[in-house]
Amino acid sequence: MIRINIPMTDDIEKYIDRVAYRDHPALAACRNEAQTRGQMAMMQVAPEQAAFLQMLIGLLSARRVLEIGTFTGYSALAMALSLPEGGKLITLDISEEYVGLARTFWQQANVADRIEAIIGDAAKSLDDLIRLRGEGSFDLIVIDADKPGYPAYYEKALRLVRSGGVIVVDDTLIHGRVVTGPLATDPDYVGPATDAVRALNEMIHAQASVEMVLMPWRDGLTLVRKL
Ligand SMILES: C[S@@+](CC[C@H](N)C(=O)[O-])C[C@H]1O[C@@H](n2cnc3c(N)ncnc32)[C@H](O)[C@@H]1O
Repeated sequence: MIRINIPMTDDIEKYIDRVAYRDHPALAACRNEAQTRGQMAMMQVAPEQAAFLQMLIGLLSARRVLEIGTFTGYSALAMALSLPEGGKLITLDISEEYVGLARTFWQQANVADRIEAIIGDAAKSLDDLIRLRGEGSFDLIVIDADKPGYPAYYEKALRLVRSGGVIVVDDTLIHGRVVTGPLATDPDYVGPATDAVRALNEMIHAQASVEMVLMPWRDGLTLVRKL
């Protein structure tokens, strides 16, 4: 098969940064802070993916958004900026430290009142949400946390999202490891992460109750629409 493969260069990256999305000072500040953490900056979704999440909120007329994996609050901030009046975003993370930092950016952008952060293991927080809020209570759910948890997070998210609502799953290619398997040079956590994401990709692909597409965008972004 003939494919168009554009190798990503610094110049193309700069071009994307100039014309692919519209920035916000608080989003830029949040990205800059993550850069001071070296490799951990990779945990944030890419700026144009954040813009895509913002567009999804508009397309779905989403008012109730759930995120699994806050880190320093970048994707949560982007989505909160796009929520309509009265809209709410709940974000789940296990780290009190990250969420504390995230709050400073949410406050800077005046959206802290639209965001509720729940600290704890996401599997338990999701069970609590199913019990307290009920099934079908979110328009949009973004999964971007520890990869071994993905299959369980997805199953719970599928209960929490409404019919016609969307689940976004980030990092569904694991740098191509879903095909090659972990390399000898990879750290230990890559093996379980790869197994979990592969299992989830197969599960979603086989599921007749959803419409799905895995977009080979950055590290892979899967969109699932509950029918
Ligand atoms: C990839 S980062 C999230 C990035 C964020 N969505 C963004 O774009 O800025 C993953 C987050 O998942 C959190 N995490 C890891 N294990 C978790 C667990 N068991 N429950 C909840 N959060 C967890 C980590 O603390 C980390 O902040």
